[in-house]
Parts: sequence; structure tokens; C-alpha cells
Amino acid sequence: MSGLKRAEAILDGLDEFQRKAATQISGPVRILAVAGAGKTRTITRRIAYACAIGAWQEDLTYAVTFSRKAAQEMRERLRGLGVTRVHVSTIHSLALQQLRELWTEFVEEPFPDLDTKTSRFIVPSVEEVVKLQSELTKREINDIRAEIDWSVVSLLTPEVYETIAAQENRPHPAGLSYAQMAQVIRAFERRKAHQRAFDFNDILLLLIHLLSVSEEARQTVHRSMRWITVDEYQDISPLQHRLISLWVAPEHNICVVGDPAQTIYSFNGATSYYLRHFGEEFAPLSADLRLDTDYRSTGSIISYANRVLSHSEHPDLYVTLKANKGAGAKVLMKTYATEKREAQEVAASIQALAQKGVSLDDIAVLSRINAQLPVIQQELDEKLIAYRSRHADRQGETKESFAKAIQKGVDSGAITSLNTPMVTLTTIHASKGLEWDYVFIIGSSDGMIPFGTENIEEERRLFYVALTRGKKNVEISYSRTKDEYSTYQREPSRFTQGG
Ligand SMILES: Nc1ncnc2c1ncn2[C@@H]1O[C@H](COP(=O)(O)OP(=O)(O)OP(=O)(O)O)[C@@H](O)[C@H]1O
Repeated sequence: MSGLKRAEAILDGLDEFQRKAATQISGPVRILAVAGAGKTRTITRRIAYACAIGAWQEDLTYAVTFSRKAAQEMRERLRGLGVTRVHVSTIHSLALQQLRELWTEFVEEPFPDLDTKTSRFIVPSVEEVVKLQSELTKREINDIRAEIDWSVVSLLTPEVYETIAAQENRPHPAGLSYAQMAQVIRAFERRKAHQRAFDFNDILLLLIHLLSVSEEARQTVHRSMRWITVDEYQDISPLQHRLISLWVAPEHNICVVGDPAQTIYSFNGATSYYLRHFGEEFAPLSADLRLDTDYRSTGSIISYANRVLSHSEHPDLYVTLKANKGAGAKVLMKTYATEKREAQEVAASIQALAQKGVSLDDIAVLSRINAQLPVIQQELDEKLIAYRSRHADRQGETKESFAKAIQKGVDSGAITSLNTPMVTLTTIHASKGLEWDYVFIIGSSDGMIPFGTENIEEERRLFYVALTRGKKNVEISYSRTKDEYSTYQREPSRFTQGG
């Protein structure tokens, strides 16, 4: 196939707006897209198209994704389009690789190896600040770690942490006050520096420093990174933003894509601010596009999702979804007496779907937190229905585990290799980017989603992400009480009640 013919074939199957996005290949481009608008489809075709017509060189082209899994998915899609030499990776792994390359050229000291175990400095750092009555639990250590990471990715020094943390109503891990937490951060950083232990965020900071102070280092990077695409731009942190802005060469060949309604990691420092203000930062843009047709979900699911967003305090931040499919089945809301009853009924519905010939691969059960999943696992075990469980870590990397033996003699390894269809059980966070025909959103009581009352808008976006994973059917449920002994009566999620 000639280059031009190949380029045309790459654009096949894109709608008018996706095509516009894919063919606008120079200068700063922003693509604001709703859920199911074909973001991944559009940006992979854009890269492949630009390379096919010879406008971009594959090995000078970079695509940055939010998670390793998303990078893998994009690499595969690009390979399917005949593109194999474009660099696709997460910000962190790209930064590490780049720092390693620049280090020998620009720094005299030996390269500081990545240390993934810096959490060992947390306990001694806390002990410097407060007298501990008892040992810190693993959970407390993780919470302190998360707070330290939040301060770093938000570009806060320990000196300003106290003020900003109070403003942002941050949590108090292990009961530490903001002033104590600031001291812990200081002690932690000092201990790490003393041992020359660098974690992922330090790698980003070192690279940012090198690129900020050395014009030569910046030019070296700009010569090799000519075209940059950043996916999920609604979830970048100030630290990541700083690095990305240093990566962009003076020609401003950067394309960002994202959905402000899908920012679900703001608790960890992610913000849609940079996506929303991209136009001012890189003015003039060569294209500012909106993909607002949701190709994934039925009209009923889309109306429901739009209604949830419309009750936001800032509905203008979000793009309203347009349907491409017919209305389809209504989104159902079901109420059960107890959690067990809810799990039994959901498992029975899944069994009925399977009996009708629906593949288990096309069914998912979504929950706000991990702890809501074991009750449904138990019911699926009893019905011998195979499932895989997914959850996301704080950085948004997903982990997957498989059901224990569902048939005598078949272990979890064999299940994967046999390609057994399986229901997916997942937290909403780990469902990002995925889709299923049938989605059950369980445990949707107020207080669970939204989880607490602190960040209602983020919780609203999570609920929106959950809804928009469904292609044909979405069923929302909750139980009035935890079990038959509990007297506390739950209310349905405010998001299901126009709240
Ligand atoms: N032009 C199109 N014609 C038909 N189907 C499309 C088109 N664009 C996208 N789709 C389909 O819509 C669904 C969503 O696409 P994709 O997963 O790329 O969306 P996304 O924008 O990355 O979604 P999200 O942000 O919600 O995870 C997929 O099933 C995809 O095949």
C-alpha cells in the first residue's frame, strides 16, 4: 500500500470530529473528550497518520500515558496500525530513562539508582517528631507516605505544607497535626538525602532541575522529543505538569487529551486545571477540539450520566455527552435489605445473564471501595461463577487477581491460560478506561458514594466514571442495612436522587 493510501486507511472509522483531531498534526492541540468518545482510538490514529504521511518521525515521537497498562494498550493499538518505533510510556518510566541518559553527560557524580523502598524512612522520621504510644500500623505508614507524596507532587515545601494542608482540608494520617506532618516530611527528606535514596518523585525532581538549569540538556531533550501526546491529561499533578512543560520544544508540538469529568485522583494531587487552561498556557492553539459523542453507552445511560454531572456545583467544567445509540434499557436502581441479599441478587442476575448466553467477560461489578467486593465474591463462588478482581493502587496502577479454583483441579493459573470467560469485580478507580455490556454498581448508599462528605465533586466524577463503563445495561444497588443485626439505616446515594 502506498503511504497515502495507508494514511487514508488509518483514518477509516473515525467520525468527522475525530478525523479533524487526527489530521491536525502540528502545533499545540487540545482534545476535550467525554467518556466513550474514542480518545484512545483518535490519538493512536493521529500518531499513526502523522507518521504514515511522513510528517513525524516515529523514533522522535512520544506518547505519555497515566499507567503502565494504558501504555501497553496504546503500544498494541499502534502496532495494529503499523507503528512500532514510537516511544510509549508512563511519565515516570520515561523520566527515569531520560535522566539516566542525561546524567552521564551533564552530571559528574554516579547515577542515583531508583530506590523503591523509601517508606522504610517513615517510622524513624515520625519518631523524631512525636513519641509513639504504639507501633504504627501498615495502614498508617501508607497514609503518611501518601501525604508525603501529595506534598511533593503538589510542589509544596515543608514550610508551606502546613498552611496549604489546612486550606485543602487534608487528612491527618496517624493523627498527626499539620505542623507535625510538616516536620515528618522534613525529617523524611533529610534521611533520604543522607542515604542518597531517590524515589520516583525524586527522579522527576532531579530531571526537572537538570532541564531547568541546563539549556544544553533541554536542547538535547528537545532534539529527540519532537512530537508529544499526553493521554489522561485531566489527571496530571503540578509536578508532572512542570516536567511536561520542560519537555515541549519551542515548536509546541504537544497534543493533550482528557475529560475533566474523569479526574478521579485529585486526592493524590491530580488536577484538571492544566487541561482546562491549556489554551492559555500554549496560546495560540492550532486546534481546540471537542469529542462529545459517546459511542459506548446507550441513550439511557448517557442521560443518567449527564444528569449526575448537571447537579455539580460547577457543571460548566464538564462537557455534556451526546448519544450515538438508541435509548436502550433504563438504568435501574434497586434496594435490598442487607449486603448479603444484595450480593445474592446481583449474583443471581449474573447467572441469569450467563444462562441467556451473555459471556461473563461482558459483565462487571463495580464498587467504591475494595472492602465491598468479598461479599459478592462469596456469592459467585457459591454459584461457581468465575471472576477476576481488580483494584488500583494510589498511583492508578491496576492489579488483577483471579478467582480461586472454580472447578475441581483447575487452579487460578489454569483459568487464565484456558481463557475462561470471567466476570470482572473492580473498584471504580480500577475500571477507568474499561467497558462492559452489563455493569452492576453495588453498595451505592450515601456515605459510600459519595464516600464521606469531603470531596463531593470527586465522588460525583467517580460515579460518572462508573456509569459510563456500561454499554447496554447499568444497574445500581444498595442495601438499607449492613446485615440483619445492624440498626443503622442507609439512604441511597444522593447522585441517584438528583443530588
Ligand atoms: N467513530 C466511532 N465509531 C464507532 N465506534 C466508536 C467510534 N469511536 C469510538 N468508538 C467505540 O467507542 C468505545 C469507546 O472508545 P474508547 O475506549 O477509545 O473511548 P475513550 O474515549 O478512551 O473512553 P473512556 O475515556 O470513557 O475510557 C469503544 O468501544 C470504541 O470502539
